[in-house]
Amino acid sequence: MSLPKSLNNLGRLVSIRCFHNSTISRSIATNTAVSKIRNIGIIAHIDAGKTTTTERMLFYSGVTSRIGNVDQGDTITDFLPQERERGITIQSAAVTIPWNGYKINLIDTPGHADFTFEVIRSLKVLDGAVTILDAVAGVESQTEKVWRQSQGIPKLIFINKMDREGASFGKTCKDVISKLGTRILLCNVPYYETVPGSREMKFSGVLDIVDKKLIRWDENEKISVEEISDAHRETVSKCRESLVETLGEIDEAVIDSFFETEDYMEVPSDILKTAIRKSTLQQYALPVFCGASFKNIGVQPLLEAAALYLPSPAERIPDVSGNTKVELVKDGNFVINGNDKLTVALAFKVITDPIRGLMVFVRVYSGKLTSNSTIYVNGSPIKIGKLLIMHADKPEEVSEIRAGNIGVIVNDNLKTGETVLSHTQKKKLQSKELSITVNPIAVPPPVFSISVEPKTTGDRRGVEEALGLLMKEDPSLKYANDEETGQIVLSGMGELHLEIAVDRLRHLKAKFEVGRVMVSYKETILGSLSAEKTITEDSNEINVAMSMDVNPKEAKQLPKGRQYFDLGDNNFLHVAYEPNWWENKKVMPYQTLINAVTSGCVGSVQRGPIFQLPLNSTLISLDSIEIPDDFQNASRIIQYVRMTLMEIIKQRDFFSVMEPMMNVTMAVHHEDLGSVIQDLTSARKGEISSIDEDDTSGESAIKMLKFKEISESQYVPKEEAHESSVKGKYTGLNNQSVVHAVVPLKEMIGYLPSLRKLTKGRATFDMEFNGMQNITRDRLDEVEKELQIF
Ligand SMILES: Nc1nc2c(ncn2[C@@H]2O[C@H](COP(=O)(O)OP(=O)(O)OP(=O)(O)O)[C@@H](O)[C@H]2O)c(=O)[nH]1
Repeated sequence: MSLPKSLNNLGRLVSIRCFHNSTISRSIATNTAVSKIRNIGIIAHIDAGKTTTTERMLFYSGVTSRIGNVDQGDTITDFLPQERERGITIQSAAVTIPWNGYKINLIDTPGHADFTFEVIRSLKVLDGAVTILDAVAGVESQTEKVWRQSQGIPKLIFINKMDREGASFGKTCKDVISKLGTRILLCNVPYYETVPGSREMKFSGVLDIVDKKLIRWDENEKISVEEISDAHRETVSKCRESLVETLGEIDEAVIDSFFETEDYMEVPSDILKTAIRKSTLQQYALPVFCGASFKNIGVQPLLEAAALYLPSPAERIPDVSGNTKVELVKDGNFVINGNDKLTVALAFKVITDPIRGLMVFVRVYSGKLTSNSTIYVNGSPIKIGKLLIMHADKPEEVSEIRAGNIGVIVNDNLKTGETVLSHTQKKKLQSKELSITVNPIAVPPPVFSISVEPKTTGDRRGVEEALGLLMKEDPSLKYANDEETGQIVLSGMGELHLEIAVDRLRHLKAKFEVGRVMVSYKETILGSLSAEKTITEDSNEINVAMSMDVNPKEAKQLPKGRQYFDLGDNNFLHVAYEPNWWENKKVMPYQTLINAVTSGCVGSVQRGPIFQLPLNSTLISLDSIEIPDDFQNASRIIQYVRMTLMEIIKQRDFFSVMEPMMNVTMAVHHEDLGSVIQDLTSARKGEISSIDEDDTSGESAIKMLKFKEISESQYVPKEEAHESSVKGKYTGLNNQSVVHAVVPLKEMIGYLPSLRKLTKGRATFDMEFNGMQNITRDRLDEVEKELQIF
């Protein structure tokens, strides 16, 4: 049988993986044209099967010679001991997969909400993504969140776990249309066959709609490609009809080709493929595939689709800030401000390697990074040595990393989120060039804290060094030193995030005791206070006047027409002087003054007056400062600013305690709705924002969707064969209501087991930071008790 070109690739694969050949990956790492590079991510809800799918991709592309298993803790991408113990992804792993002349740089991101920042920073460097769904659970809350975060990134959809009892391809497709609000393009649909000697149906392959073939996998994962039988012809034809109708909206070639024969089965697959690619890049409608990664079914067509349909680096414009002009020149190289000698890259991830030290993952947007050269970070030159390309956890040394590629710089001085600049001919960069930055990755505020106490005074240094290292890897972790108590407070995004951080600190051989995990309370000002201080020192008289006010919730709501300096934790500084005015005063340079005042303020906002917690949401003003003309001592200014602010902060009665509030989204079975709402509103002091209705048939759910008309026009095949076994099992669009509420984070600690108990494991929930809110006076005692235990 002669196979269509793409399916020949599938056949070819079986032999590629048999002779695991490192030269395949080696040559592909350095020589691939940009049009054949794919920087893509895998995103999904926790446990949808991202790691399992990645392991199969590595195996079928010949990178690995055996399949790693999440449940046995021997996967390639989850290589941290903490990941293998728990069977979850914590760090995004970046691996390079060669596929039929393409180089797929793939990032497997964590699904757990505590590691959202890992997802956000990976999204920054991705050109496309594969969204993996569990065919039993449908679109889950975390998927909706990541979908929102990845807006603008072209995606494919892979409906995984089709082998599970209760799996429903059709219902999951409807869930995609309704919850993710997108049109879909069914590229393959499930194929079932009867288990010999029983009436049971087994998922064993896919009907390839575009190439009109049946792809089957036998028990030994051998692929066979067969003609479509008469029994499946109608399904394929109907799916093709829907494809042609949808694609015809954006590509006339599809319609023209259809009118030649007026037969949907006769539209050539090449024309469909070109239109599917166009549609994916424009995010008009997204291709859908299905499989069961654990059973090794459906992964090769998915890889093929990632190569065919997702964008190359040349098709995504880099997010560079300032007055920059970004132009695409040949070979996918973007030229910034007309300067074709400039290399611009983003450090998006840092990991500690016990042998190599800090490995900094970078995405290069323009020019090329060269080993043993000078790079510029934050305006300062840094000498770098080796450059690497990672094949899962195995590095390959390379002499350069060109535009469009992801690679690794081995260097201890870089942090996640920093822009890396260099001259392609190793020359010095000018100040204008040094001001170019790739827009930074916004770090969400940490909402949980834990106290970390070095075992002995001698252990303190080791603990701080280990913390410093963790912080370079993960900027969503923060730590603060309490000078008075000697305690170190480590803050992160969730209980699991901190648990893993503490575990990692221990692996770094730090010796310490930890306290209980608690939410990160803050203190804030309730009104407006001011203070003026005159200090006489060595016959110098210095007068500082400052005020503190409540800060509007967001920086953009701050009064306009003034310059503000961000002090962190939603605290801002306003200085009453303009640079021009200050220049006339013949005193210390304006920038020196600003740096000193900012440092003084940053130090002061670390301790509020009630429980010595960091301040949040304050607006500090330097109203006036009088210093003698020849006064140049900036460190004294820092001290005077702190003394003045101390006068304000000690007025305890004008301050209050704040706690983090969360936006909670829950999918709850109708039967459990009453008890869940009761628990949320009374025991957990939450406020319900809205309750959206879903329905078992999927029809009423779709009615309430903004994509109603789309879902009605999209054909989804009926799963007759599977219907009997799915009854009552599919949990996606199944008798569910979606509850949105705002709840104090404190009340959500350990919520999952209690929700499971309340709903017999039927409900799922997800939460996101909403903001800080003042707690009522009557709860101060409660918080005080909590802080004492902490
Ligand atoms: N039945 C079945 N189970 C699967 C399939 N794919 C994955 N699993 C199982 O689902 C569980 C979760 O799989 P993972 O690959 O760790 O999922 P993940 O999305 O990477 O999870 P996180 O990284 O923790 O977010 C494991 O027990 C897998 O064995 C599948 O196709 N069918």
